[in-house]
Amino acid sequence: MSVFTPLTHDQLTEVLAAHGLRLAQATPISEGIENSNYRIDAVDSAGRPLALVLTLFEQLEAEQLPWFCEALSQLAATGLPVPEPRAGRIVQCRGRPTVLVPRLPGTHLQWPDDAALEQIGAALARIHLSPLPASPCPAPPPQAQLQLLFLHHADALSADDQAQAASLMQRWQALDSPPVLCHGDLFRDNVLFDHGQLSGLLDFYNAGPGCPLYDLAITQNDWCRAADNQLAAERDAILLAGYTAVRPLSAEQLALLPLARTVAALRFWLSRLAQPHSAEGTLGQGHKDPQEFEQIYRQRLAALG
Ligand SMILES: Nc1ncnc2c1ncn2[C@@H]1O[C@H](COP(=O)(O)OP(=O)(O)O)[C@@H](O)[C@H]1O
Ligand SMILES: N[C@@H](CCOP(=O)(O)O)C(=O)O
Repeated sequence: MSVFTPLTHDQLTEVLAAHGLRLAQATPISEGIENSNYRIDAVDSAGRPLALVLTLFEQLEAEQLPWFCEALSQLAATGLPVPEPRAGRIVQCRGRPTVLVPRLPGTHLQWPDDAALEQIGAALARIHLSPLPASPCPAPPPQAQLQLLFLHHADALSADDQAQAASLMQRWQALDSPPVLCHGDLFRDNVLFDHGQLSGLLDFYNAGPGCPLYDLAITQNDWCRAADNQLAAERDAILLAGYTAVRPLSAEQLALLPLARTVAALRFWLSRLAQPHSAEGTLGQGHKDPQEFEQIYRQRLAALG
């Protein structure tokens, strides 16, 4: 499970008390590789049970979080099933900021069916149509993350791969598009489905203003794979149909998706190469395989022709 900063029962009790809640039970969550998460059962002052998730942020600082809380509130106001932090309260614990969010129902889909693909396409389009918080994004937004990863970690690639990737990055960065709210990491393990209905869009902490095609490409690379990780054309067509029914794309925009998918794959190859080795005491997943995204990058690159 991924808990990088373990919290004791007393520490969890204190965080819950700061929210006016009593801790009933806490279980470390096994998924995720960025923050520490606990599944929490709590009781409010009226004795009502609450199902929550506690996130302790390993990288983001407390002063960066209000932007993400505002984005989540605005998304929730549009009716999307996002975990809006409780009353925007940020509580420090072990020197790190934490938030409490409602625990949304459902499970992650390993092999989404057509209806799920259509729903995720439509949900992503609705995110892209949601308002951006008025204040500037306090953390690198999705495409700046790609640039920073390339700047600091491209030397982990072979000289040929570096040159190829640099030329793709140049082609991609030359393109311009008005920024929209992007999720930045809409993988299957950040989405919940309950009885066939989309029930949770999670982990907006890589979100920011950016190019919707790049965000769509991140989503396609994970959701529209065949068993060998090649892009599955039928799955892709269904996800795109869901997306464009809500937010139409021009023929010119659609033609840019193969390039977008290649740079999006490069981003996750680099971020997985850049992952710190799990520290002693880390519970759970903690790490994801860079070779998986190396393969996806090479496949998407080959498909570019
Ligand atoms: N609000 C929530 N409701 C239900 N499950 C959640 C919620 N938040 C997180 N989870 C579970 O915890 C896992 C890890 O959360 P995530 O935000 O992806 O961690 P990380 O910040 O490390 O990326 C998710 O894959 C999901 O299974
Ligand atoms: N989705 C990314 C990295 C972040 O993963 P998460 O499970 O912590 O959301 C990847 O697969 O590399």
